[in-house]
Amino acid sequence: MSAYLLRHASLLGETVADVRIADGVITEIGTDLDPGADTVVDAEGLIALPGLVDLHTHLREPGREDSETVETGTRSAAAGGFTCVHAMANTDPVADTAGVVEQVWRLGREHGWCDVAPVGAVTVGLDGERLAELGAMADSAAGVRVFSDDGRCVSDAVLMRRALEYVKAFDGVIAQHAQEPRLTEGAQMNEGELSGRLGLTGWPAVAEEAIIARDVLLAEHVGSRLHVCHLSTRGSVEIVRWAKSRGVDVTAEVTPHHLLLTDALAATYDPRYKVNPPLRTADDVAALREALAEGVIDIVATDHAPHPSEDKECEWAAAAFGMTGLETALSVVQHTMVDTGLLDWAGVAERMSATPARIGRVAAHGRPLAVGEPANVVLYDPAASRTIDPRDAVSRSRNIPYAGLELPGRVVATFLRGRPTVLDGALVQEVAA
Ligand SMILES: NC(=O)N[C@@H](CC(=O)O)C(=O)O
Ligand SMILES: [Zn+2]
Ligand SMILES: [Zn+2]
Repeated sequence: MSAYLLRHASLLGETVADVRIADGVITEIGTDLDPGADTVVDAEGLIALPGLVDLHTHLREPGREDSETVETGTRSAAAGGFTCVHAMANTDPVADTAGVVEQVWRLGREHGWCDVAPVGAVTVGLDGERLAELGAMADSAAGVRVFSDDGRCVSDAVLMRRALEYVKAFDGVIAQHAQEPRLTEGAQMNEGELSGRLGLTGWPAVAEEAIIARDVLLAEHVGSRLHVCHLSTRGSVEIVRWAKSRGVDVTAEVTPHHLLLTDALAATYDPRYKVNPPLRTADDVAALREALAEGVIDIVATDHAPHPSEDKECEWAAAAFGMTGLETALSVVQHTMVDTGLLDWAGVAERMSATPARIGRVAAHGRPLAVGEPANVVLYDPAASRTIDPRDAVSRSRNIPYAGLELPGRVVATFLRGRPTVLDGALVQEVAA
């Protein structure tokens, strides 16, 4: 394996140094290092961050390879600076057995442009009726630690309680898609004045908040670890803040799109803006940004949800929920959090690498940029900018909500255990091992 010298990189946007990468690890950090035979990467003006970790990616394999595969989804992830993604369980078949999670894990090992940590379903077939074989998935080669019925809510309180209790034995976490099903029947967008005007059935904030309130109380009652997926309202922030103040072991994520976009976009009736949970109000967006800066919301997770054009290029009510996000996550976070002064790059590294790695228990990721650590590193140019064109997508799907928007930043290089997956801003073709 070749060795690399990243010259004049700005580590977490703080100190400028040279970083030597060899044999999969960071071997040296210093000034004016001798390149010797190493490949020199000019990192002048670039920020070096630990490889990003996504706790919430839909890779769609097995079953929906027309929208994404482990190979195309992880390629998209590498292009976005990620070195590890958690693959959600709502595949076909559902990842609810040791066999399916091992299949996804193996696909990641064989075709992954980044590490793939499979998420296991909480209930059989995501049907919300019987607990899946959580222990068998944890004990499998995939070593599952995150369990989620994402796409659906574990709405039965008894099942949720049992799941929370059960995963304690192997240090697991339940990642809840908080959506009270009865309150959201037929829901199409955020419930508010605009949904009434557009004639689309509303998805009220309370449908999310009621489940989060219930779940933090359950997690407290049984002393378990809870993670809240794609938090989207000011009220949800207040509930998580309250739970944390009581010492409940709860973490929460926000997506890039909920940090940037609002429900006003539904007025276009363009299904690119249809997502679950729905885009909310400008006031919610402000609350989410503040909560992420404060640490009430722990992490950014993409909820990358690729869909083929036939499921998106149709009328709003018939379209699938979801948008892609891996390739633009860091740019949207720069735009909404860094350029606004809410967060520095060290804060970004914590929220997009160290903390998601800790929640998902992926030990080789989210490590500090330090000698002896695995060389999972991204080099990012914050001064670059680009106009988003869905035709440039690395993902197999093009349901990106930022078409035509100018976003800052560019991933210049991504290293996965010392091997570049991206160099000079382009994917390294022969990388997938
Ligand atoms: N976010 C979405 O709108 N869609 C996700 C499911 C989910 O994350 O709930 C999907 O699988 O397409
Ligand atoms: Zn979800
Ligand atoms: Zn999701």
